Amino acid sequence: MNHVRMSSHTSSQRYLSTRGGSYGLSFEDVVLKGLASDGGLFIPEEIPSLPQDWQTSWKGASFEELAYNIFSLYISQEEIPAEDLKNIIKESYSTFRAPEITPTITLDSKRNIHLLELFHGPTFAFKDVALQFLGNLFEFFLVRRNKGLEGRKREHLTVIGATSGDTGSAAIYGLRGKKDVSVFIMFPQGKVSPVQEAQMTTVLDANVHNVAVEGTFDDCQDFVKALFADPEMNKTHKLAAVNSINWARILAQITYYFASYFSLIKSPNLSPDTAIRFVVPTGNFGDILAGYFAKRMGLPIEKLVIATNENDILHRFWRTGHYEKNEVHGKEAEGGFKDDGVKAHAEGVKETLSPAMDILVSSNFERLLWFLAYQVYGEGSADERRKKAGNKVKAWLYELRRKDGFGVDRWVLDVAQRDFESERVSDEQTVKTIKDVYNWTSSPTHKSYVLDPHSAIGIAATLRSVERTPSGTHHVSLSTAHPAKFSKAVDLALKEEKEFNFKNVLPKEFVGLEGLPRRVINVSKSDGLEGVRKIVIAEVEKELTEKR
Ligand SMILES: Cc1ncc(COP(=O)(O)O)c(C=O)c1O
Ligand SMILES: N[C@@H](CCOP(=O)(O)O)C(=O)O
Repeated sequence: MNHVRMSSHTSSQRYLSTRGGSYGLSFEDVVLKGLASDGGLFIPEEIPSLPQDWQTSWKGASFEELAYNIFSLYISQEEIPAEDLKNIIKESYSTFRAPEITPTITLDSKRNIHLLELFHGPTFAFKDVALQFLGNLFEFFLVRRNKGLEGRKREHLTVIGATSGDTGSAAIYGLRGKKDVSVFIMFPQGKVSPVQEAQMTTVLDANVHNVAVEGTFDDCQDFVKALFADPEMNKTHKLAAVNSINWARILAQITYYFASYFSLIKSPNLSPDTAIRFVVPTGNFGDILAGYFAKRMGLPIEKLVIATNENDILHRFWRTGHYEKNEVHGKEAEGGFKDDGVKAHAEGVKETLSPAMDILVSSNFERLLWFLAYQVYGEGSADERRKKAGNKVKAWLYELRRKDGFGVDRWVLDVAQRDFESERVSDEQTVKTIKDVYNWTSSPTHKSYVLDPHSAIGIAATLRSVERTPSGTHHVSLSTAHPAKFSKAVDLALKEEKEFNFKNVLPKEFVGLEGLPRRVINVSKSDGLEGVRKIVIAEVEKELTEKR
């Protein structure tokens, strides 16, 4: 570590559930529980502010130092001593291929468009930033809890996750071979890319279990939530989450917004007052929620731009105030304003060229709803307001379950629109953007830039935002995955380009991957949740018996 000053906070941050059922929990509690017992998501009681001198004292910090500074605003030193936290962070980012961990590069200096590359971790997706950290965090807590214990007395974590492709492999790489942890990853059969499927199923460590579910990502996510809500399962197993329902996932992602900011303001034509927008390809709302926390902590982000694919529930919410799984035309929101003609797609999730974002209901949106409610329905003491916010979230989610949607009143939407804008990008526009960027970055001295389809959605949304913002505005678009993971969209966009050969974008780690032996358990529609439950119970028992 270099001379940069690090913050050292000892005050304890407490956590609560978005549905009001749990209060006063510690960081360790919420990381190991994943989901609150009332079905809600954990959030910190307060969003911490940055130290007054952060702009100077954090400037020049490495990624690891920034992570430490940020995490220690949320984790007290009594819970994780400073040296241990620094070691966990160091270990987590030692697996990355880029020295800056998440470099920010300039894609178009005239239009001030930058790309925050988040795919330099072991599985070539942004999830590694959080899941390398979470894997080491689980290990740290378990080693501490199991000290001196043997056999069945040792605490054993049963990690359950749902993936549309990237979380699965990042979680597996973060947890493979770890002691006292079994990991079960459910993915929608046939709906993840071939490389993503190979990345997951070729990991043969005894503690890794891939479960291919006949259904959609939302079905997998529902199974995860149902298992967490199952009292029997909770009696016999200590369940833990790797999806972004786990608070540590969001926390770890805050770092790169700061890293990108500091990387940008190094440039002489940027001042600390330059308007900076972050544009985020969005599905489960985890990545952009980390940006929201960064903004609320005090990072000067002018706006966060949500970029969805054709599964556009979030985009429709920001236009209409309705969070509806299906078509909302003609409806009015609670406050009496009409939708603006945004077209919803037909029922259910749509398969697109950006499969990792094929999500109908975004789990982390619940966390934002809590903060919106807290801001809007703000009377009484902080505790009374927290209770009110929890009740409001519960009521909205009840409507979502009962009627497949709910509307918020005008004030809530106004507050949401203060921090966020949204864009919806079609498959056609995604392909066109990959092609356009490939051509506009081509030069005799540089290789053309190849975007993956999710990152292309971010750039397509960025280009629209550039059109409506003053010319000095800088846009940082998050590049969430390596293009080699999504050959279908990349091929479609670039197969006609003379110089393009897909082999040239293939990292050596992917060569031959698809031919390796695999292990996967299939679950049919008729097996359903009960089938998954049986698999989890049987496989954990087998692991424990074989090991001891
Ligand atoms: C490549 C890629 N881009 C974007 C997203 C969307 O991120 P989030 O779900 O955090 O909104 C995902 C998956 O979640 C992803 O795997
Ligand atoms: N796109 C994700 C879906 C799961 O989202 P998460 O961020 O909540 O884990 C994936 O790749 O699996």
